[in-house]
Amino acid sequence: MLKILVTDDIAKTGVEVLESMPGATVDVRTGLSESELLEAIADAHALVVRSQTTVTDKVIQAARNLRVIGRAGVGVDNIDLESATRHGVLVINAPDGNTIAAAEHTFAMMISLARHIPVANRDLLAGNWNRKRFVGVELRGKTLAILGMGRIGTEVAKRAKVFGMNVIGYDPFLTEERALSLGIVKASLDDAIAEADFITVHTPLTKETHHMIDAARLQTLKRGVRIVNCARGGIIDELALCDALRTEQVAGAAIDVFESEPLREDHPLRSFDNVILTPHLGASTVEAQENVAIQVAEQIVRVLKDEPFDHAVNLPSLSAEQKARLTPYLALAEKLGLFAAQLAQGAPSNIRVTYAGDASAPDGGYLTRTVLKGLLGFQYRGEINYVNALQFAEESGIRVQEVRETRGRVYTNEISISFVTDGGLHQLTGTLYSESGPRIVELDGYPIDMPSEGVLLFTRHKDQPGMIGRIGTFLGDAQVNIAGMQVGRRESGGEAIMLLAVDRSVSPDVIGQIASVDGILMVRAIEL
Ligand SMILES: NC(=O)c1ccc[n+]([C@@H]2O[C@H](COP(=O)([O-])OP(=O)(O)OC[C@H]3O[C@@H](n4cnc5c(N)ncnc54)[C@H](O)[C@@H]3O)[C@@H](O)[C@H]2O)c1
Ligand SMILES: O=C(O)[C@H](O)COP(=O)(O)O
Repeated sequence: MLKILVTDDIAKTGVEVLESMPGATVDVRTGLSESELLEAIADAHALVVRSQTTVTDKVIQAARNLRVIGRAGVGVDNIDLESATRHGVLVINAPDGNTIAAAEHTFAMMISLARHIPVANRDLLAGNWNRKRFVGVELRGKTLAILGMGRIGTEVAKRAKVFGMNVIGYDPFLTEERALSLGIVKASLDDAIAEADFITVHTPLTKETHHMIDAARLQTLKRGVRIVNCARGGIIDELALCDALRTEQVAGAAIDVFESEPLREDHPLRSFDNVILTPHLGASTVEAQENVAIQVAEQIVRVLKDEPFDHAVNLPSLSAEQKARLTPYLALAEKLGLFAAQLAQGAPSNIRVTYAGDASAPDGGYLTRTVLKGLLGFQYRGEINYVNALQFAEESGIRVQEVRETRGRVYTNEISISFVTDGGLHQLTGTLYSESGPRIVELDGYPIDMPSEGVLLFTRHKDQPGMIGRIGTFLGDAQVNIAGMQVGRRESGGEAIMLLAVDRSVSPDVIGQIASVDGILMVRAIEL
């Protein structure tokens, strides 16, 4: 039975999607302490969180069966991605389900700030009628700097244009064309903020964006600027912002996210009339919560069922077209990796994977990850998967090289693996026949043609009379039926190879008997 642990409040509809998975139990336990989380995660196969659960290295290490962490939302800064990747745990998120909610919240904050709505409301409820005290400013004609022009930044820009604002966008990935099509100006960070009346941040929190607006930058801003943060606490230096509010360098701020959440009771940000604070509500709409919960739940189910999934955070993303083209090659790549693992004697130190012809299109490294999953996963008992294969190889000092060639040497598509072990250099090539699927077509330099499935027996031996007969006799005596055979040699009397497809596993005893035949140089049983 698979266990799916949900540790933050997600919409019921998402939980229902998880519950509909046959063979899975769903355990919803919110508000856990660290020790309770460590206990609950120990036997879980999937974990679903929002921003409240902090998924540390310790939590990931405690999770013996964990395959996937799903974030019902965008930001994954509460998840130790490096640790997840190292432990082969896939992290997925729901990147677009709350975009509109967050953009609308940003706008609500900006308008509330411009028109003093929260403080005027408080004042009126206290029994006052102060019309003069709350004169605001219009958005029309003002300059808005948007830092981070991704999904939310873009939706904020569209709304700002409708309000008649001049919008300047800063984002390393913003092109002139896209800026033009949105009717905004693209600028550097310092140019974007220099003339802004309003600034809103919409980047993730990373090493680069941490304190992107710090004390020094706050001093370069136009006096009386208003600042909104509905992205992540820590992008703006909170204490420096408080100083700038005190000196009235900043006329107001609207903050939804904080360096430490929940915001502590005595935090200085709580003391300003011109500061609007909301408790991380950007994504808190009925619609957004349903979207992200359903989206993440559907992907979790797909991951657990070994079906193709979207929105992986710690794997490269592929287009639908790339995925469709890649799918048949994945089977070939994994079989080649498995074959290589059983051919090798000892761990490989140098692996080169060559993609040729139709197999050579860019694939975000998925095929090499798959080869490594087969090769290293076999040798290291399945601890290796797509997520950690490259990292594992790197940490183990295994050099992995990818080569792409426009044409195959013989076939329209070829994947070749060569690797060095203590036992020497090995090389094998596979291809994908449209009618008969993955096939092995070259082994240690000898051309062959064998389906890459079932049980195979591979020998390298001296090319001398009687070898095939003697091997056949051992197999016959052990009741192992031969289904197919390929032989090859370079010159008469030199070295030869034989690859047999057999109907069932060959025992170590029989392998030992074959190995003892005079003239046998190497024998391997390979199960694919
Ligand atoms: N308050 C909330 O409840 C709430 C809701 C949803 C999202 N968010 C947060 O909002 C942020 C944006 O979300 P999104 O969905 O638009 O993400 P996104 O990935 O679509 O956009 C982020 C953009 O930031 C840009 N960026 C990254 N580093 C940058 C840098 N150093 N300088 C400038 N730009 C940089 C990226 O190029 C990208 O275009 C995230 O931090 C997310 O966690 C908060
Ligand atoms: O990154 C996000 O998606 C938002 O910050 C929402 O966080 P939440 O799911 O905790 O509301």
